[in-house]
Amino acid sequence: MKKVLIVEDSLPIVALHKNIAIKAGLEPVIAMTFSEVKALSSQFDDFFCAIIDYSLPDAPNGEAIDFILDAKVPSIVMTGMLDDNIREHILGLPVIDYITKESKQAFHYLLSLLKKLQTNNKIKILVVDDSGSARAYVRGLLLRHNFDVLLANSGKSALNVLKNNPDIKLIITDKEMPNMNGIELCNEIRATHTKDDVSIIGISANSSQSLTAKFIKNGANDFLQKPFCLEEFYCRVIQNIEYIQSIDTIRKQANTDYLTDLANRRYYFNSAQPIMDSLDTSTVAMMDIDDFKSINDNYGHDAGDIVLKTISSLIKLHFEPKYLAARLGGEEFSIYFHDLELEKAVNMLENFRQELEKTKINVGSELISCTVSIGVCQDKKDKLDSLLILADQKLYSAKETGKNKVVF
Ligand SMILES: Nc1nc2c(ncn2[C@@H]2O[C@H](COP(=O)(O)OP(=O)(O)OP(=O)(O)O)[C@@H](O)[C@H]2O)c(=O)[nH]1
Repeated sequence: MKKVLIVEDSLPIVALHKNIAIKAGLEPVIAMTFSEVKALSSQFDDFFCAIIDYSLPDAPNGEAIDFILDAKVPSIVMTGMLDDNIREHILGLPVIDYITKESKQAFHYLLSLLKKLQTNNKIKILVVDDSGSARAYVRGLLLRHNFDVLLANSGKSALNVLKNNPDIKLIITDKEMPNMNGIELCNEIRATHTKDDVSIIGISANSSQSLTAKFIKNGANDFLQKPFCLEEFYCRVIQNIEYIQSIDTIRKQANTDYLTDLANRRYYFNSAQPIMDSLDTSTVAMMDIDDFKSINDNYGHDAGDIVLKTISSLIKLHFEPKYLAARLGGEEFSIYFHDLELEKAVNMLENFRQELEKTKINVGSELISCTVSIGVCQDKKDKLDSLLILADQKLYSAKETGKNKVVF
């Protein structure tokens, strides 16, 4: 478990912070005075981050912050004071964030920040600017929040980086750049990526009021005027990332079967049909669990669910990510093999069938085994529906002739 250093002199707030740290999956270590902070300095390398109260009895003017930042521990500053000068001073330091203990909301924000700091390294952000120092500055700000930062010094290079990193979630682009400016870059990006795929924040030192609208009309999600306030920068970055993540979650929920995490029928049809349209022949398999009703009847519905999940995990292991597998509904699955000869698909399915037959599934009260029947066919049909009907006929024949077999 990663450790978080909590520097706070108020007992009720220490309790609150401890709770928040644990909720965020971190191990809290407490220092209630500057002396205690100093005593912990030999352990500073072990801390993932620190939450520091601005004012302590033996360090009333933020001395603990400077001490901890000097040791390069990423730090979040919490304060009860709303003094603008202090705020400006702290924001000038390389802190992760500055939170005023004004309301309950501040503690919700802290929890969310601690959680994000542990996962932001999986989020790619591309910074586009022709000025090396401007790129380095924005990169430094994003690294404080642990983001995975990519850089591009021109619009053309940005498009290349995006092509090689389709999982980029946010692009922060300067407006004034030679050859392709930030607005032109937005247009180029939007030709291939929607506002729901990747978020764009435009930045410019130009104070023209129409620039915000221009950026947004050309596909940007947001705009920042240089020089920007750090708090606003982080708020906008976080908000834009959260937007893309919400869309990703909604998409995943709409495309995935809740119980098994396999693709659902809708995603299967939407994804396989366009591939099928581009191919002369396709191979498809229909799979159905044998005597599944008796598993439910003998061991209960929960046991049936465990069997469905186990079979789905095995399907993923054998066929994904190369081929498309889905739970079409109930105890029925399908696999779409693009570009694979019938014989090879049958071999893969036969291997799967044999492994499942040998697998012991723990359904709580005991270990059980189960089998599947599979129908597979290769044809030149235009519609996936028609191909599935043919595979279903083979499946029917597998059921009629004893089950636990692949028929093609
Ligand atoms: N536990 C569980 N059972 C489900 C789910 N969806 C469908 N079923 C059950 O799947 C069973 C399907 O039964 P049948 O259509 O009679 O098929 P079968 O018993 O597998 O018989 P054969 O196909 O002939 O081998 C029914 O008992 C359904 O209630 C589910 O999500 N969870």
